[in-house]
Amino acid sequence: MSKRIDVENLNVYYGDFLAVENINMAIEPRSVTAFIGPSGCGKSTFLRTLNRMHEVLPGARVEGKVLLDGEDLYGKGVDPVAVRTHVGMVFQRPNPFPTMSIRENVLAGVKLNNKKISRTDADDLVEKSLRGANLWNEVKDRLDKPGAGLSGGQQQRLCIARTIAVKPEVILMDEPCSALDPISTLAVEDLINELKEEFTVVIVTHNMQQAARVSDKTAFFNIAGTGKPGKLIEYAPTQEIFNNPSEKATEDYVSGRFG
Ligand SMILES: Nc1ncnc2c1ncn2[C@@H]1O[C@H](COP(=O)(O)OP(=O)(O)OP(=O)(O)O)[C@@H](O)[C@H]1O
Repeated sequence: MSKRIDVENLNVYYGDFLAVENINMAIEPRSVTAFIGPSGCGKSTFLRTLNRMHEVLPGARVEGKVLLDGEDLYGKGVDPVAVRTHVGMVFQRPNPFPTMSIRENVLAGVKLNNKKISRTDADDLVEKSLRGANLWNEVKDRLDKPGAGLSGGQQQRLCIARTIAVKPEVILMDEPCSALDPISTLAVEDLINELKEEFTVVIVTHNMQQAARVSDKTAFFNIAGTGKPGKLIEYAPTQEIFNNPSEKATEDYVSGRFG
């Protein structure tokens, strides 16, 4: 089930360094939102606050709220591990467990959460997750072979299957195609389009065409200079950001004049 995200007055720190300042943003369920902006403006940092991955670094902390269907992920007594089952994450480099089989890779997250599951239910879940990740037909005859034996694009879709298997409501993707060739990139982009029927998807990308192809809304972030915090400059429907942005900095960035 897809959920909405409301970010309120969020500041994100590494120790004393304010990396991202005062973000307010509403992300609709069943949509794809792209984060774009020059290097160092805090896209990945902000993304990682949406499933409490930021705070795993010593000294890293946030101020403000991130509400998932109205419930604050940073509220008192909220378990960050539980948060990460609701808000899954796919990383830049495909990172399947290399010695595990394809099947075991899909089930890895479910097992980490200590969920007991029968063989039949596991088989169903493996098939459903791999179908959901557009990978089933390519791997159905070699489920017991190692995940490391797949191509980069297949590995990334395997990681997406692993994320889907724990039935999250939100999927965060940090430059999920940056290590992939153009054909695999298209396969993952097609998949992102399908994922939004069931999940809220947020993707960080350096590739403007990709943001334009896959997202419904785009958030442009910027920094005033080194050591300054990243800020959200403009957040609007993707068409508007690319064709008719309100801010000059957005226009300069999307037209390739800086960044
Ligand atoms: N582990 C860390 N410790 C301290 N500062 C960090 C850490 N990670 C990132 N930063 C700083 O936080 C700021 C934002 O970095 P972040 O990686 O979120 O930007 P980004 O927009 O995702 O960049 P890129 O597009 O290059 O990936 C930068 O100034 C960066 O140097």
